[in-house]
Order: sequence, then structure tokens, then C-alpha cells
Amino acid sequence: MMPPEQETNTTTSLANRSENAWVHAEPSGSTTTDVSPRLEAQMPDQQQANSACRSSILHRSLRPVTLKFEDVTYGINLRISTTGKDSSPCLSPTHEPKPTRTLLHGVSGVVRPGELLAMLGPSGSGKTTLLTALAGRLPGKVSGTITYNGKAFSSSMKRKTGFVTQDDVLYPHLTVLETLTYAALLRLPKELSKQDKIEQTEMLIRELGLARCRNGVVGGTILRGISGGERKRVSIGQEMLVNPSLLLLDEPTSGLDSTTAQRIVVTLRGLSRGGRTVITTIHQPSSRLYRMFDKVVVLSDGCPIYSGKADQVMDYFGSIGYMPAFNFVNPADFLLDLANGIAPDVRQDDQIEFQGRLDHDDQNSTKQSLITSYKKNLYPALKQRFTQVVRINGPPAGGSNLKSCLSQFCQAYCGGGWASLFLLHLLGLFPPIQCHICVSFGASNANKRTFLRDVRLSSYYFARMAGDLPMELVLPTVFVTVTYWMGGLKPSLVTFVLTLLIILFNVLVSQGLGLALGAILMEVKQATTLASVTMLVFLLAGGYYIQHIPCFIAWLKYISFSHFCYKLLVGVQYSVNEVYECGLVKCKVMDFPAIKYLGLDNKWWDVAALAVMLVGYRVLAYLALKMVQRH
Ligand SMILES: Nc1ncnc2c1ncn2[C@@H]1O[C@H](COP(=O)(O)OP(=O)(O)OP(=O)(O)O)[C@@H](O)[C@H]1O
Repeated sequence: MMPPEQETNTTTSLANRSENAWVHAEPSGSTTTDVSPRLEAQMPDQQQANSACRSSILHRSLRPVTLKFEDVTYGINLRISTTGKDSSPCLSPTHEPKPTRTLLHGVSGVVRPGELLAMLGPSGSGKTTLLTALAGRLPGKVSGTITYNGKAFSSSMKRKTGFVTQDDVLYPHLTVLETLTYAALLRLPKELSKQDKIEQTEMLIRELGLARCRNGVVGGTILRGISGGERKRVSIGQEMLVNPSLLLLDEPTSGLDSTTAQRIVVTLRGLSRGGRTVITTIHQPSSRLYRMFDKVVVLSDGCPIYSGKADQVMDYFGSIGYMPAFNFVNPADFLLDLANGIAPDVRQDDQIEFQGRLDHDDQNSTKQSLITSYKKNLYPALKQRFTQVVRINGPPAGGSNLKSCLSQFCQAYCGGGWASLFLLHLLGLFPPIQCHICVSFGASNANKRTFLRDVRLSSYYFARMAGDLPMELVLPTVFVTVTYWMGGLKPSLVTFVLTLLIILFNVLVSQGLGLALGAILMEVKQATTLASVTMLVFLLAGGYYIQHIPCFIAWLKYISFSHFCYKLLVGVQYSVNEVYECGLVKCKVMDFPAIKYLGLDNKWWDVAALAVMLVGYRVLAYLALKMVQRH
């Protein structure tokens, strides 16, 4: 029997090369992979794109990641009793142990930089669960060991990890171009000019075959947009822009035609060749696709039946008595049959065919035999490999000073430095301007003409702007205009404009408060209730409805944006020397009790207080979201 995986230490050379290569560079010692003639024909274009990429951004240094997972076991508590009884504690307070189900049973493997690993298995075999565990995102306790360059999963590792989920997480209202440009502006390194970032986005769009739909809206369940396959490519593109050292993808080819699927796997392979560690789950790859994988893990009901080199899989199964029925069988089909417990019937020499019968006992015994063989033949070799200490271009061994540590962190995390990241994230928390500014900002620097043309062509852009504006700008403007003139306020255009600006300022601040409460509570119902109560308290404390607030809650006005807004509104209506008729004499407006109580001396302090709240609530929301992301 051949060893499942003959290690060739390609990683050091790859690590060195990762600075210069992006795709299609073969690692030394790796299996040469066939590429279909059609795709070969496309190679010149891709190579052009790649060389341009090299000269632009993706030479950002990678930290090669060797991922090892040993005996990964994961189970969940089932909500419904397996006996069919309702296990609700309210109805039957029994003390039966909660029913559990083990989704992963001791899965092991090693993936090194420069390698592309595919997880294969029937639907429900645990591929997504394993992938999620490797991405450090699985809730609850995962038994076994998962290490990244010999260390446990950490927040720094998280920043080096790209994860493309099965269900695309994209803003449905943005176009493809906007989505990727926004990601590029946020995540690419600061050394790159905006022009470079835009070029990189354009290149990625071409690379992923998204040119035709670049101005199409992404869409979602309600809003019809680009196709599912195109959406998947946009998701991959977003993660590619992040330039992760470890890239995990859940079914990136599902729903795609075979050419597009192949193009994506070629791209993934290229990304791995640039020094990344790439892991993907895949359903039913063609033999052409299968040949592009360096390693495979095959799961059957959460149990591993193979983990090792992709090109040694047939030899391995042949060595334990499972020969394919035909010489030119697609290895992926063969593996899926085995994982389903369907073995080729090799006992009939002249009539070799697959057992199509749905004999569960036979299927189970085949699965058991494969699992036992894995434990006997493959697992010991894998276990031995885990004990070998491998240090490949890993993080510097301690002693790094704070400055370099911080700069590495900034570089890895936001690329563009703290300021750009923070500002753009902050902008993202301003609903009225959201991504428009980011996209416009980048695009205008890149190519104003192209951007303007795109904007003009994209009727959706205007439709979306028009869709957003009523709630955030137009509605308050109309409301203020009507009430201003009907309310008999000072008939001065300057005063009116100032009043309008104060109201819009107030709207933005209150949105910020809503965002902060939403981000802190992460629960719509609770956040809505708390926001309503808080707004009401702020309004009451603001000084408009009640002037004499009990002293023990009088301080509330200092955190109430309504208070500052009200002061400013009154302030723009009345000047310091203005008088009003009080009986027979004229009194100063500033001496009017309610206005005196408000105190209109320092309007700039009020503006400053609102400005602090405008930014502060968003910072709070941002930090709360970061905390959520971290946990
Ligand atoms: N939170 C959960 N609660 C209950 N069952 C779960 C949960 N998560 C996963 N499962 C079950 O675990 C099994 C493995 O799920 P997983 O999504 O990992 O399979 P998969 O191989 O990725 O399937 P597919 O190829 O269809 O996406 C499935 O039977 C699924 O129903």
C-alpha cells in the first residue's frame, strides 16, 4: 500500500515566492495539474492579469499558514428528543440527558501553504461543519486539536483567514463594481493608491468573469439581481481582495456551469500556488476539477474515510480492496459512491458494476470497513506527522517590540491603516451616505470619466439613491419646510437653512444612537424598545416639554441630543438683543424664563456636543460590532 501522503517540503520556497507570485506558479514538488485546453487558451489573459496583479497589490506579504487538524470531533445537543417526545421542560420536567448527535468523528488532516484541499462527501456528511470548525467559527466545544502554524486559533489568525460561506453575505443593493470597490478601498494596503485599488477591482472583475454584470445590482431574495453563480464569484472576489493566508470556501462552485466552476477552481489553485492555504468543500467535481486538488478529505456520515494526497486516492482504495469498476472513472464519483457505502462489485470479474441496490446493511458495512481501514492505514501516518514540529516562515519567535507588532497588526488587519479603516467603517455607519461616498471617493480618483459613465449608465444607482433619500433627507426637509412656514417662525432664509441643518444633524445623531443600541444588544426587539424609551427620556429631558426637571435626573439633559438640538433651534430664532412685548414695556427675549433656563450663551458648545454624539454613538456601534465579531 502506498503511503497516503508523501510529504515534500515545498513550503519554504513557496513562502519566499508568495511575495511575487499570485496564480499559476507551480510549487516545487507539487503534482502537475492538467488544465483544460479551453482554459489554457484563456491563460494568456489570465497571466497578463496576474502579472499586473503582481505589480500592484497582491505582493502584499503573506504569512504562510500550515493548518493541522487532528481528531476533530464535534457534537450538538438536539432540541427534539430522539424518542419523539416533546422534551420541553415546561411540559415534562424529566431529567433525561439531552439527546446529542455527533457530526464529526475524529477527522484529521494537514494542509500547507501552496496546497489546495478539497473536502468531499455526500450531502450532510459534515463538510460545512468541518470547514466552519477550521475557520474557528463553530459554536460550542470542538474536541481534538486544530493548529495554525502550531498555535491555536487567535484573533490575528482570524484576520488572515478568508471565509466564503455557502450562502453569500453581500449587500443586495450594491452593484458588483461597488461591492468589490468598497471591499478594495476598505481592505487593501495603504501603500496602494486609490487608482491601484480600482484597477485591482477591475482586474478581479475580469478574472472572475464578472465584466458583463459589473454594473448589475447584486440582489437577493427579494430584490432580483445577478445570477447565483455570479453572486458566488463576487463573494469569492471579496475574500480574494482581502488577500488571506488561509482561504476557506464552502461550495464555491455550486450552481455554476462546468466552465465557470473550472475557472473558479483554477483561480483557487492559483491562489494556493501563491503561498496561500486553500480549503474548499465541493459537491461533485468533474475529473478535470478533481485533478486540480492537491489533497482531499473524504467524509462519510462525519467520519473520515480518506485524508491525504488527491492523486494517491485510487491507489489507496485499490490497496484496501476497492478498485474502480472502470479504468477511467472520475475519482470524485468513485469517492462519493464509497462515502455513501456503495462499493464497486469486484467479485464479478467479467461483469464489474456498482451495487446499485439500496441495501442499508451492505452500505453500512462498506462504510464501517472504510472507516476501519482509515483508522488502521491512514490515521497512524497522519498522527505521526502531527508530532513533527514544523516551522515555516512562521511569526517571529517572541521578542517583537510593540511598534512592529502594532504595525503588523495594522497591516494585516486593515491594510490601509487605522485611519482609513476606521473612517470608512464609520462612514459605513452613516446610513444616508453609506457606500456611495466610499465608491465615489475611490472611483473619482481612479477614473472620473469611467465612474461618471458608470453612474449615468447605472439607473439603479439613482434609483437606490432616490430610495434612500426620502427617509433620511427628503422627508425631514419637507417636514421642516412645512412646519417652519406654517409655524410662523422667523421669515429669514438663513434661519430656515440653519434650522433645517440642525434638524438633519439631529436625525443623524438619533440614527447613531439607534445603531449603537442595535449593535450592543444585537436583538431587534430589545433594541427597538430600548431606543424608543431612550428617545422619549431624552425628549422629556430636553427642556421643551418640561422646564423644571427634578434635580436627581436633571443631568440627563447633558446626554440628551434633543436638549442640544432644542437649544440650537431656539438660538437661531432669537438674537441676543431681541425684545418682546411684556405688558407695557419691552423685555429681552433672553430674559424670558424658559429661554433663560435653557441658557443660549454658548451655541458652539451645543454644536460640539452634538458632533461628539454624532461620532461617539457610531464609535460605540463600531466597537460593539467588533466585540460581536471577536466572539
Ligand atoms: N446546528 C445544527 N443542528 C442540527 N443539525 C445540524 C446542525 N448543524 C449541522 N447539522 C447536521 O449535521 C450534518 C452535517 O451538516 P453539514 O452542513 O456539515 O453537511 P454538508 O456535508 O456540508 O452538507 P451539504 O453538502 O448538503 O452542504 C447534517 O445532517 C446537518 O443536518
